[in-house]
Amino acid sequence: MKLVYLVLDGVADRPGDGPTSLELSSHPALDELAKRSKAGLMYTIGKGVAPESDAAVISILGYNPHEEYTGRGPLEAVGAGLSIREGYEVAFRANFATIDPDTRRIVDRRCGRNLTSEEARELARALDGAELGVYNAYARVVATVGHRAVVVIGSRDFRLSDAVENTDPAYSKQGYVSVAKPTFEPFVARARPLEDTEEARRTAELVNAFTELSISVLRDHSVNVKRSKEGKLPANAILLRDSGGRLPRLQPISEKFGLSFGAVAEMPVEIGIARVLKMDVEAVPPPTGDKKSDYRVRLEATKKLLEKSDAVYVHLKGPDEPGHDGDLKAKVESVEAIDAYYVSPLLDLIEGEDIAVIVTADHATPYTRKSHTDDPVPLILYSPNLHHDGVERFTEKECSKGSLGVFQHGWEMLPKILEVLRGGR
Ligand SMILES: O=C(O)[C@@H](CO)OP(=O)(O)O
Repeated sequence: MKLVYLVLDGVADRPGDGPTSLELSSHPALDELAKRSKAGLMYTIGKGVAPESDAAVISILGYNPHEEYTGRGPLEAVGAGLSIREGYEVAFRANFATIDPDTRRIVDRRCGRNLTSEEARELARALDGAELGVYNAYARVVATVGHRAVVVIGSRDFRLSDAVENTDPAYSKQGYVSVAKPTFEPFVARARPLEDTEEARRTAELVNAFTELSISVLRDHSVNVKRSKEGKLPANAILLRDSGGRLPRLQPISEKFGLSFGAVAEMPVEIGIARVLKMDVEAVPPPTGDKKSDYRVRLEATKKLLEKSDAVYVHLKGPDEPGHDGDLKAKVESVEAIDAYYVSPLLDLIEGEDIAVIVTADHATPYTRKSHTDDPVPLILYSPNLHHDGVERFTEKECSKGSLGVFQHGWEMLPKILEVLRGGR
C-alpha cells in the first residue's frame, strides 16, 4: 500500500460564522473522494491553540510539538538553505511590512501582499551582513517568498538565546509554539527577554538594534521609492517572530512509522520540516498566478515520489492566503482550483491502485477571522481496502459525522490512521 497525505493549508473555516469556503465551493473530486472515505475532525495541536503552520504540520505528521520543538525560525532558515551556529545565532521568521516610521504603527504586516520576491531580495541584500554595532554582532537576511524572509542574528564572540519575544505583534510565543492572536495592537513591538539571562537580554538588545537599522535602511530604498510612486505600500520595516537557536532533534519519520516518506513542498517552512524529518523532498516553485500549471507541477512531483516512497506528504498553500485576507471569493476559487487541477487528476492516478489518500488541513484560517484559529479541521481517509462512512461532501460539517470521530491532538492522527490502514477495516 502507498499513501498520499494531502494538506490544504488553512482550508477550514468556522461553521458557526456562516457558510464555509468548503460549503460554498464546487469541488466534485474532493466530494467523490469523501464519499469513498472514512471521515472525522481534528484539532491540529489542541483545543485553544490557534497554531502557525510550522508546529501544526509537525503535529499532524505525528510529533508532539510541546515535547521537542525549537520554533519556526530555524525551520524557515533550513528551508531557505541557511544553517545556524548553535549558541551564537538565533533564527527568526521575518515579514517585510509597512509601518509609519515615526510612530511605529503597522499599516500592513504584509505590505499589501504585492511585494514581489525579486523586490524582497533586493531589500534583503541592503541589510544582509549588516553589523549591529554591539557584541560583535551581525544580521543575515534572506528573502524567501513574497513578503516572507528569514533573519539570523548572530554574534562572533557572545552567546545568544532564543528566549526573546516577537516584534511582530500578530503572534505570541508560547514556549516554541507560536499562537495567532485574534486581535492585536498594530505597533512594532520591542523585543523583551523571556528569561532572566545575559544571553536573552543581549539577544533582545540585538533584535531591537536590527529593527531600528532595518527601518532606517529601508526608508528611502529605491525599491520603496518606486513602490510609493506606483501607489503601492513601501516595505519599510521587518517584523520578527518565532525565534529558535537550533533545529529540533526529531526522529526521522521513516524510522518512526516504518514507511519511507517523500514531500512535495512549496514554502520554505514546509521544505524545512521535510528536511528535518529526513523526507525525500521535491521542492516545487512557489505558487504563481497560473494555477493549472502550478498544480500540474505538484502532481508530477507527487507521481515521481510515489514511485520511490511509501508515503508522500503534499502541502498546498492555496487557501491560507485568501483566508488571511478575508477574501471569501478567492478562498472559494482556490479550493476549486485545487479540486480541478490537483485532486481530480489524482483520482485518475489512484484508480485501481492500492493507494490510500488522506486529505486534511494544518489549521483553520477562517475568512471571517483573517487569522489562524483553533477550530478543528476536516479529515478524510480513503483506501480501496476500507469501508467508507458515506459522508456526502468534504466539508467541516459532513466530516463531523464520520467514524474517525474528533482527534483532540493532531499528533494522534497518523499513528491511528496507519493502524486502521494496516488493519484494513
Ligand atoms: O506565511 C504566511 O503565509 C502566514 C502564515 O500562514 O504568515 P503571515 O501571517 O505573517 O503572512
